[in-house]
Amino acid sequence: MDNVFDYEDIQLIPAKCIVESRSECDTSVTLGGHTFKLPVVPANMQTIIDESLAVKLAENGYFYIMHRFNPETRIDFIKDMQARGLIASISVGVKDEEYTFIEELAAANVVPDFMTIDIAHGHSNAVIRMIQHIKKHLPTSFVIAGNVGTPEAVRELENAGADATKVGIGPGKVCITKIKTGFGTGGWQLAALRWCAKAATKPIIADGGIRTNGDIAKSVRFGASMVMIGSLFAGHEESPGETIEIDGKTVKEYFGSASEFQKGERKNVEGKKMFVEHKGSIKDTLIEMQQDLQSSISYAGGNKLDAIRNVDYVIVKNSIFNGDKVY
Ligand SMILES: NC(=O)C1=CN([C@@H]2O[C@H](COP(=O)(O)OP(=O)(O)OC[C@H]3O[C@@H](n4cnc5c(N)ncnc54)[C@H](OP(=O)(O)O)[C@@H]3O)[C@@H](O)[C@H]2O)C=CC1
Ligand SMILES: Nc1nc2c(ncn2[C@@H]2O[C@H](COP(=O)(O)O)[C@@H](O)[C@H]2O)c(=O)[nH]1
Repeated sequence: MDNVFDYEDIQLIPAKCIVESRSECDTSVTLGGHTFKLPVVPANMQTIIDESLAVKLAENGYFYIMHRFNPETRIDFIKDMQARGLIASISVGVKDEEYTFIEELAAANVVPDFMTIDIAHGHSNAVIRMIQHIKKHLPTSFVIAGNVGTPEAVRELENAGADATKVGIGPGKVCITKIKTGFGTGGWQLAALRWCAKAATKPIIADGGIRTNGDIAKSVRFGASMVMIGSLFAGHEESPGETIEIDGKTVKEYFGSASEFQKGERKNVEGKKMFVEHKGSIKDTLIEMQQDLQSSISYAGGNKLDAIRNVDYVIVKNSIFNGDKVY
């Protein structure tokens, strides 16, 4: 692999502006036949999304993926969302009981709009078998499969029937996979995204490592149709993580899906817990993301998201912050 870089190493190069105001720039994206306001989805993790936030996001035109950690609630969740006229988007694993779950959904004619296979090492026969099982029983569900970090994996999952693949092994804020196993795309997630996107014939979701709103535009530039984000969405009023006071400051918990806090035991732990400052309402964060992305589109010289996909860029190793902070 040559040209290895990550988000902080890249600057996109501006092109001549064609809009009079950033508000003219359209950040919407279409995935699985549905159009969403932003190419952004909160991570399907227990401290990031719950049922009530899923409803709020869907009602307001944002994509969401419900996590898979309360498996017994999923059928009612799908029915409830669809009864409200909202998209139903859930996650599944690959263990035996998940095969039965898919068959139960098919038998009851409860068909989620989106199904995400959420596994640490998605380049596996276990995931290929699950894609095929979903496609056999629920052929109209849009299947997102992951996580992967190589073009071979993207091709294999697409060939098995995945409608989109999710790229990112280990770049997450609460991830310790890179430290505990020595493997992953941590530190070069953006280059891995580019590598995978070149092989992809279907949409790619970039997952993990987003630290600033500018990283969303960079993900789109390097091939993402959608960007999955955990830490930037953690700590909001609506976030399910526990709220506590530390040294007079209100903070909320954010823990990894492979942490002992999620698993309830110290076995194959590849995630940790942290506390993030309380950030107010998620609505304000989504609005700011939209404004920043509109600005990115204007710098790209267009008025639609696609304008970002073709801009030039430079690699400026580890230098974009120069010690600066956003606020
Ligand atoms: N994006 C990322 O970088 C990562 C994300 N995660 C998140 O953590 C959660 C738990 O993930 P995961 O452990 O896959 O889910 P599960 O605990 O549900 O494991 C799923 C199945 O895959 C097997 N499995 C897991 N990892 C491997 C591996 N490296 N090689 C072979 N088999 C494996 C498990 O068996 P067994 O446990 O016996 O091995 C189990 O049968 C998910 O939400 C996932 O997204 C976790 C790590 C990295
Ligand atoms: N290695 C691990 N990765 C994890 C774990 N739980 C979630 N994740 C991944 O992180 C992203 C979110 O990344 P962020 O940088 O935006 O915070 C999430 O979507 C998962 O792919 C874990 O326990 N270990």
